[in-house]
Parts: sequence; structure tokens; C-alpha cells
Amino acid sequence: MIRLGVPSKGRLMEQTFDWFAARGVKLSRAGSDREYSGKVEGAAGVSLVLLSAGEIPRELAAGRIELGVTGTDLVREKLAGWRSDVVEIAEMGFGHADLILAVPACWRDCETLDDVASIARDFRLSHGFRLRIATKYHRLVRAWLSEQEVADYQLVDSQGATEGTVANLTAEAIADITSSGETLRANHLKIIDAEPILRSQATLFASRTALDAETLGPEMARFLDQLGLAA
Ligand SMILES: Nc1ncnc2c1ncn2[C@@H]1O[C@H](COP(=O)(O)OP(=O)(O)OP(=O)(O)O)[C@@H](O)[C@H]1O
Ligand SMILES: O=P(O)(O)OC[C@H]1O[C@H](OP(=O)(O)OP(=O)(O)O)[C@H](O)[C@@H]1O
Repeated sequence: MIRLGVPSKGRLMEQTFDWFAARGVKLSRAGSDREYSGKVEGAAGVSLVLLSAGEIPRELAAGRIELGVTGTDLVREKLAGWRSDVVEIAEMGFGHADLILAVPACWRDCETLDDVASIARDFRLSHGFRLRIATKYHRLVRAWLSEQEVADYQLVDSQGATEGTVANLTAEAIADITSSGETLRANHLKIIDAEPILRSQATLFASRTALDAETLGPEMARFLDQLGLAA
């Protein structure tokens, strides 16, 4: 049996259902909106597992689901060596979001990453602690800032409503995903002028363990073929 993990709510779930429906596979919730079990029609040997988008990377890595839909941002953040745990089967063309660094819009002399680096140096000298960047993407932000040779900062954990942390005085800057940019604007933040830390979109992943499994190999190949994909 191929276990297919799909986000359990919101637009990501609905667009995933639409994506599979367009390929002849009907996914649906088994019961009410609050019941997290699902049904698959149009594909034999496949079961639907509704999960938090954030847990799908770990479930794939552990081999508890064979296929899973989630954002590339979550896979790269949550799985240190993601390439050895999962295989990207198909980008799905929705759930586009950029992981960016943003600072208060009123920081007029702060436009580029070089500006951030020099403000961060001054900040430490004048405040006695490092400039705080709120994020839930610790691994990705740390790796990116280190590549860009920015060192005078500290990350503060924010698992939601990250854009609010600056007004709440718990951080000076944020690193979060943005799509329309409305949340940033509403919270008086501006994006630092640089390539995004990561461009993310919803992607169908396979667990590497599952792809390698001899028994599941043919079943998986058949299902991917039905979707018009190859492993
Ligand atoms: N505004 C947005 N526009 C497009 N994609 C988004 C947006 N917000 C989040 N995403 C994407 O959706 C995916 C799920 O995001 P998130 O972790 O916020 O999920 P969630 O539904 O809050 O999860 P959970 O069930 O754990 O609460 C991520 O891959 C993210 O990149
Ligand atoms: O650029 P926008 O189109 O405004 O979208 C960006 C917002 O969407 C996500 O939040 P979500 O709604 O998932 O809530 P969260 O803050 O709890 O993560 C993300 O964390 C941003 O806050």
C-alpha cells in the first residue's frame, strides 16, 4: 500500500486535491471537515493520510508515508540532509512563497544585506546584544546568513505571526515566507533587496526508503506513471 500524505487543511489541501483530480485521482476527506482521514478513488493500492504540512517531511524521512505533498521550504528546513531522505517527484505549481529577510520600513538607510550587516555590527556595540531576527526557518536562515558573511545577529524563535514580533519589540527583523506581501506591508516591514533565501512551492515528494524498497518499487512506478510522472 502506498501511503500518500497531504496537508490536512486550507488552500494547500484543496489545491492538492485539485491537482490529483486533474490527473484522474479523486482525494477526499472521509467524513466531516474535522475528521483527518481520507479516501482515494481512481487509484488502486493508495491510501490518503491527512497531516500537518510541517510534519510531512519527517513522516517521509521516517518512511511512515511513501509519498507526501508539502512546501519545499518545509522539507529543506526540517530535514538536514533532505536529498538523502526524499526525492522531489514534481513541482505542483501552487503554494508559491519566498523566504525573505525583512526590516522595519522606517529604516531608511537599510536596503541591502550589506546595510543589514553594518547595522547589525553597530547594533551590538550600542545595545550590548545582537540584533534579533524572528523566524521559524532557523536552519535555512542561519545557512544563508553565514554564506553572506553576516554574523552579528541572533535568531529568536517565532512559530507564527512572525511579522508582529517587530512591533511587539521581541525582534528587530524577521525572516519568513511571503506571497502577496500584504502581511509585510500591514506590519510596516520591507524586504531586503537580495535574492530570496529560498523560493518555495508545493511539491510532491517520495520517501527515498520507499523508492528503494523492492516490493513497493513496481506499485510506486505504476502510480507515478498513472499521474504522468516518473521517479
Ligand atoms: N501565504 C502563503 N502563500 C503561499 N504559500 C504559503 C503561504 N503561507 C504558507 N505557505 C506555504 O504553505 C506551506 C504550509 O505552511 P505552514 O507551515 O504555515 O502550514 P500550516 O498549515 O500553518 O501548518 P500546520 O498544520 O503545521 O499549522 C508551506 O510550505 C508554506 O511555504
Ligand atoms: O505575503 P502574504 O500573502 O501576506 O502571506 C504571508 C503570510 O502567510 C503565512 O502565514 P500564515 O497565514 O500561514 O500564518 P502563520 O503566521 O501562522 O504562519 C506567512 O507566515 C506570512 O505571515
